[in-house]
Amino acid sequence: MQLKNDLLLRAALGQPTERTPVWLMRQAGRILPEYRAVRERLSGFKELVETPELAAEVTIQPVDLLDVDAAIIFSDILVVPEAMGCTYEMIEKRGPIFPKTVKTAADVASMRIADPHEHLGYVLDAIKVTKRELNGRVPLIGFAGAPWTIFAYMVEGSGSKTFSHARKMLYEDPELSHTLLQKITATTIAYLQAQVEAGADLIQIFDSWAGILPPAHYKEFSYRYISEICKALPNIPVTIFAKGAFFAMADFAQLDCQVIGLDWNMNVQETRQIIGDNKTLQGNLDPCALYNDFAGVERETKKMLDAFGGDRHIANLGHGVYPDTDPEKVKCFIQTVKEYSQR
Ligand SMILES: Cc1c2[nH]c(c1CCC(=O)O)Cc1[nH]c(c(CCC(=O)O)c1C)Cc1[nH]c(c(CCC(=O)O)c1C)Cc1[nH]c(c(C)c1CCC(=O)O)C2
Repeated sequence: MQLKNDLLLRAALGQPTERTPVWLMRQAGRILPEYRAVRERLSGFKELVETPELAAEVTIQPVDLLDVDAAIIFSDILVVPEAMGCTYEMIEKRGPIFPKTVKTAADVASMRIADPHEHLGYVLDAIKVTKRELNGRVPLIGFAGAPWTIFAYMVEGSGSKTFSHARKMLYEDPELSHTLLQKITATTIAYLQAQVEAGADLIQIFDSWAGILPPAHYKEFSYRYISEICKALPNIPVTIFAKGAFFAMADFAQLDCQVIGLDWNMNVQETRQIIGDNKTLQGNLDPCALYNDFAGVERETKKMLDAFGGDRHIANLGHGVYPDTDPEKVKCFIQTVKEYSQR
């Protein structure tokens, strides 16, 4: 199926574009009243994630309502640990909890390398339904968590400011840590390849907890597995978004990937220098900039666009949009990118 709007893919591959493409991390979600209406009819978050027709509906909402240049499949990075045998619960207003965590060698041994068709078929079905319903309007982004971020949740058992249990395991038992990371990596590679077969047009890897590791640990326990994943996806554009990993950018320049995501702490010019001209950069407006009045949103968005300078840029926030953001401000951000970046 020929895409009617392929700006995202051309920008990812470094081909010329008429303007800068724009989408938002977490665009499908609580900022939209239409999302909350679907969600309220259901038993919870998981029912939405696990019902392909509903997941497709909320995936497409931001395309209809916000006019973004890409859809991202509505799911969660935590479906991967669940497929491996570590189930999660999503607690309203608190976040994810894992009733059973991974602590011992026996726990690690009990985790399976999941077959995506057997254990994550609902995501693959959601991708197929979404592709059919999008009918080529915009590309569909597939995603997964980076192995380190998934490891952090499996060992910690919930979100955390420090993930100190997970980080402790890297010091106490590096070998066992690698065994678990290898299983997560194998599952993730098969899962992402299956997403591509199901119709995903670009893949994004979220390393949300990159920034809490010391650089040497990051290289040993996160970067090498991200690098393996990139090598396993040779025929599709890949974006690596590693929050807080400014110290790893020289390594990221060497990855077999097309796009690097920047959070709002990162200096755009410095990062461009380190990454070089062979990759596209994505980001990086502070999500809090959308709490400005409309004139402020426009001003901050233009400043951000000026910093990237147009070429090889995909406009986005520096992390997911905050749930209490006014959707009209999100639209203002999107329209400003579209008008101001016209070439
Ligand atoms: C760390 C992480 C998670 N999930 C994800 C990450 C990586 C990105 C990041 O760093 O933010 C990824 C994710 N989660 C969700 C998406 C949907 C697609 C999109 O970007 O629009 C994506 C890409 C839906 C979701 N995932 C979650 C929601 C909110 C739950 C709800 O709607 O009831 C949504 C829309 C829940 C979730 N899921 C997770 C947490 C910590 C939470 C609770 C915090 C929160 O509520 O925002 C884990």
